[in-house]
Amino acid sequence: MPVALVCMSHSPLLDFVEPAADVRAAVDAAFQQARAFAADFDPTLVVSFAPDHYNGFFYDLMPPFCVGYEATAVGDYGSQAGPLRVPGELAESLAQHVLNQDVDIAISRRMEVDHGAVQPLEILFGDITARPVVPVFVNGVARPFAPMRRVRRMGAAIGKYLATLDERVLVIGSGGLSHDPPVPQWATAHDAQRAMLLNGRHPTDEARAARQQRVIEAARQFAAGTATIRDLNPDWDQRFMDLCASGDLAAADALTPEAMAEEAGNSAHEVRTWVAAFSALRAVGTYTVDYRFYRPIPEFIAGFGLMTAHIG
Ligand SMILES: O=C(O)/C=C/c1cccc(O)c1O
Ligand SMILES: [Fe+2]
Repeated sequence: MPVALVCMSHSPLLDFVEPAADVRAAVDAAFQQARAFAADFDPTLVVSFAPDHYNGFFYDLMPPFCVGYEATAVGDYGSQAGPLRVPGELAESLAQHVLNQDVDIAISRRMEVDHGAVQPLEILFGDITARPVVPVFVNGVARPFAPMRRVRRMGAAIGKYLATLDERVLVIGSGGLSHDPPVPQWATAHDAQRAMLLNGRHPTDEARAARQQRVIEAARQFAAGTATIRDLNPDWDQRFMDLCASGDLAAADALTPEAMAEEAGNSAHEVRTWVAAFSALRAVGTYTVDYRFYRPIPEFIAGFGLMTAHIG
């Protein structure tokens, strides 16, 4: 029944583009805080709300939310590859409970996850198989996006289910905050990009390397001030983290996809994972934020935030 939360930005650029030494030290210290929080809480179960970046979910079938009954990490950007340790029966029960609460959610018996789901697990636990994990995909990259109120309801439905379990559950929200990495958008993609967005599963090593190199190059240019991607928005990020800390998650309903993209970039939609995770925690009880970190880090193309919270 105890439930705690870690929400954190992710960036596949962590090991590829080096920020100033003080920024790196601050990020490492934040990771250490989160690691200690997770170790102290010692979860028996992790529920991971994470987006995907056209590695596991494509436009041939793009659900707003999906529970993985089994899941494998693809190993993009050098992240750990291989199967997650998913408690299949519990994942099935979770999905049924969510549906029973009139919230639609897809399921996958062969989910593939990328750095979005894997990076927090590696940072918190050192290995993606260290703890049993139920992965919950929350679309934060591919339009159309579920309204925030539905993200909230989905998170709350999962939280209500978690409250019935005899487990110590850590909910993770991975992604955001303001950022606009060069992930193609369907509306502006050329033919080859559209083919990838439609069904780009299992690219060749060369294709994956080329895609990643483009993003790494964009990060270097962004840090140098020569990239054309949208700026980070620290004010927007701090306001969003204030909202999460307040417990008034219904305030997130005012965040429309159009305004989010305009103010915080095309990948700010990933904060849906935070809204889901905080809503799950709120459904269990009132919560207190223990730790909060934020830095805008162009080298990582990320408004980089991290929060931990516990019930009470
Ligand atoms: O999938 C990619 O190629 C890039 C993803 C990315 C880049 C920068 C920050 C992030 O949070 C990302 O997910
Ligand atoms: Fe991302």
